Amino acid sequence: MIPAGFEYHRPGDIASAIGILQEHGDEARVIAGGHSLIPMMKLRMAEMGHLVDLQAIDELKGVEVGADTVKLGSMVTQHELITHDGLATAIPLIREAALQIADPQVRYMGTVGGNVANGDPGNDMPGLMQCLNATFELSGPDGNRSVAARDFYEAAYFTARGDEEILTRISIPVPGSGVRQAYEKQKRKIGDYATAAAAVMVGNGTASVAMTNLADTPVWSVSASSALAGGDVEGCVSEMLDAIDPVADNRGPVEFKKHVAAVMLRRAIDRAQSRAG
Ligand SMILES: Cc1cc2nc3c(=O)[nH]c(=O)nc-3n(C[C@H](O)[C@H](O)[C@H](O)COP(=O)(O)OP(=O)(O)OC[C@H]3O[C@@H](n4cnc5c(N)ncnc54)[C@H](O)[C@@H]3O)c2cc1C
Repeated sequence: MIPAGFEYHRPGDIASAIGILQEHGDEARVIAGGHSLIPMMKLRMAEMGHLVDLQAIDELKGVEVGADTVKLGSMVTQHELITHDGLATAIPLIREAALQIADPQVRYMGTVGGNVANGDPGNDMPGLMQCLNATFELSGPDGNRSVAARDFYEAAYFTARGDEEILTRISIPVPGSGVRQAYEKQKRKIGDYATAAAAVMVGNGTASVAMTNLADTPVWSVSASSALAGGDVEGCVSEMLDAIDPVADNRGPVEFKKHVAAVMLRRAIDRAQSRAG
């Protein structure tokens, strides 16, 4: 459980961090909160010669709550997502989902950027960001670009981010005032990753539904979302069950996971709809 040796870099701005990634290529990786990467390094499932720590880069920090858009710096911690009052008012779903991640110790260090950039299908934030129709802002040697969260995930641990790009910011449209939200997660024990989790927004004739840890990427389903927008809850559940593709593992066999997925989705829809709009 001791990682292989590496050289540690602590740049003070985004341009310098990208420069180090360019210089060392495959040998370099950025580190944010370290709560996914360090365990992988200790297990020798990830090994790199250069770690580029993003902690000293102020440009990557801060929560901005505007009338129409929320912007989260990639280095915002899960703890900050929970304790930021303006954010909790603008998009309560983010706080609700962040409270379901791991435990307070992990949440003090784990960042929103690390959670979405990692491409781990078990992470809660990717599905959440797809439900919210977030956009990921990336900076790399060729400049800046934006990728929709719904287009970002390609396979487990594979995303649209290039090796020399850094996720800098996440932009999220503020849902309309009549849009109600809920996050439901089933896990084996406190602090665990999801067996199945559902993020739901519904109201004003619109809906958006995404699920976590039921395929090798998060699953946002346009047909499940359309069914719910039209008031057809069972149609939404049925469309989502067609969209997910769980595999049997130590969280249970496929049929059990599909059952839990349907229960989580119905619960999230019920809870969202029962909230004042
Ligand atoms: C015991 C335990 C339980 C956990 N349970 C959950 C859970 O229930 N739900 C959940 O969602 N997560 C869970 N996690 C994971 C935790 O939330 C991680 O902190 C998070 O997923 C990764 O964030 P990080 O800042 O620690 O990223 P790091 O570990 O530093 O990095 C993760 C990966 O993302 C890359 N990366 C990080 N930041 C950037 C960036 N800005 N640009 C480009 N690439 C970047 C890194 O190179 C690395 O490959 C758990 C972790 C532990 C240790």
